[in-house]
This record gives sequence, C-alpha cells and structure tokens, in this order.
Amino acid sequence: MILDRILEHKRAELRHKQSRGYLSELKARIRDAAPPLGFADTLDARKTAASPALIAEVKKASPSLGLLRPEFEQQFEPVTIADAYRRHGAAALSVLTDKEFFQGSLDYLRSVKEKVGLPTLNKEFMVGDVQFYEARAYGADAVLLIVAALDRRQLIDFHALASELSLDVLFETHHERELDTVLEWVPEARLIGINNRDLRTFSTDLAVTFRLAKRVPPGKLIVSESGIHKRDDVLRLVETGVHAMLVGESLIRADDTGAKVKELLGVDGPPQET
Ligand SMILES: O=P(O)(O)OC[C@@H](O)[C@@H](O)c1c[nH]c2ccccc12
Repeated sequence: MILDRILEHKRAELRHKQSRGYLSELKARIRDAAPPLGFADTLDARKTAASPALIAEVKKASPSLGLLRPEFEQQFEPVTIADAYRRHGAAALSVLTDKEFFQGSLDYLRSVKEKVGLPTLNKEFMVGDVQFYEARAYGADAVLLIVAALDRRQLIDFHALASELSLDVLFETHHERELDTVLEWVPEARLIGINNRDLRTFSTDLAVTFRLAKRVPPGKLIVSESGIHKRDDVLRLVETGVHAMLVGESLIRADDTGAKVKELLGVDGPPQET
C-alpha cells in the first residue's frame, strides 16, 4: 500500500536528519519564533450555517495524479495560491512538505506562513520527533497525525510533543477502528480528521465522513478531508454537522481559484479584496 511505501521512505529520510546540530539549530529558531496561531480555535470560530470552515491546501502533486497542473512543471507559486485562498474566505491553510511523493517543501510552509499569515497545518507524514521541531521552526500552527501510520505509544508521545511545542494536532482517521483508537488513547483530542480517501485505491467517498462523524462525541471538531469537489458536496457535509473541510485538488485544478473557494463556501457577491 502507498502509505507503507511513504512511511518507509520517510524513515530513511529522517535517518539523515538525526544530527544533534540540526536539532539544536531548529530549537534555536523556535526560541526566536512567534507563538503559533490557534488552528483549532480559528476553525471553531469560522464555521457558519452555510459552510464548514475551509482549510485550503497548497498541493503541487500527489502520488495518484502526479502534477495537479501541467504548468506547475515550469512554475509553482505557493504564496500566490495561498493568498488567493485567504482573500476569498479560507479560514486556514494546509501546506504539503513531503518532497518525494507530493513535491512539497518546508520552504513552501515557511513562505506561505510568513506572507499569508493564516493558521497553517503542516501536511506531513510524522514518524519522528525532529519533524515536530521542523514544523514549528518553519511556522506551522498544527500538525497531522495519521492514525493508520502510528502505534499507541507514538500517538500519545507525538501528541504530547506537539502540545509542548504549542502545535495543534489533527488526528486523521479513515476507519471506525482508527477513530475509536484516537478516542480511547487520546481522549483530549480536539480535532478529528476523517479522510474520505482510501489509501489502497485512492478513490474518495464522502460516505466515509457521514458514517464516522456519527461516532464522534460532542465537543470535538470534525474535519472532513479529501474528495470535496462541489457545492453540493459541501451541503451534504453541512447536514452532517462537520466543522471544517480540507480541500486540495478541486481548488488547485480550478481555473479561477477565488471563484471555486466562494462556490464551496456558498458565498456570492464580489470578491473581498483585502
Ligand atoms: O486533494 P483533495 O482530494 O482535496 O485532498 C486534500 C487532502 O485531504 C489530502 O491531500 C490528504 C489528506 N490526508 C493526507 C495525508 C497526507 C497527504 C495528503 C493528504
């Protein structure tokens, strides 16, 4: 399965980053950095009756599709994309930093956070402590923990390390048992991600959100992830009581990014140019 291949590659990558010097350099940068923005708080505040809050993803490529737009071969401008998301109503951003499979970069994370300033999720496959220091040093406000990729000890320890670094954590689930795992092992988890994409087949189905959302106890923020393409999808998420939605492909592939953001959010009228 793709997730296993990614994790294996990620662990190999991390073996090259284990030097003490690198970790102290990150820690020094963190000491000088501004405190993170409240990622979960912002999502909570930005949900409306018309729409879950939008987490818009800066995504250049994916393992299943390759480059999401052919012109990205010549030119990819993460800040321009992220700023269009912000101007048209995104509440938060997600930036992929994995190079090998998603052609992302920590530099994209840093420049997007610096220039756009919305609460930002570091979309990465977390398998080691150093990645949390990297996330924080490069300006992330939140990190992703993929339940299918981690054992009990890692979920608990990584959550503790993230909290120590003032990073919010989005726990990503796809199956009932993964959701139950988070609820049992990290009962204080606030952000529950439900990934509609089946990593075995790459196909997406919003029914995963409809099914799992029912099992999430009150007080949590539910984030529906992947495969959200049109306003009609969003209306079904609204009915399900979802608090936020994480959208990449359909925004990136739209010819008018701003119009697509507004379509998903159910916002009419002239763009808010600020
Ligand atoms: O491009 P989409 O279908 O809108 O999906 C966005 C996001 O949910 C997806 O990129 C994603 C969800 N979980 C992940 C984990 C790692 C990498 C990527 C992801």
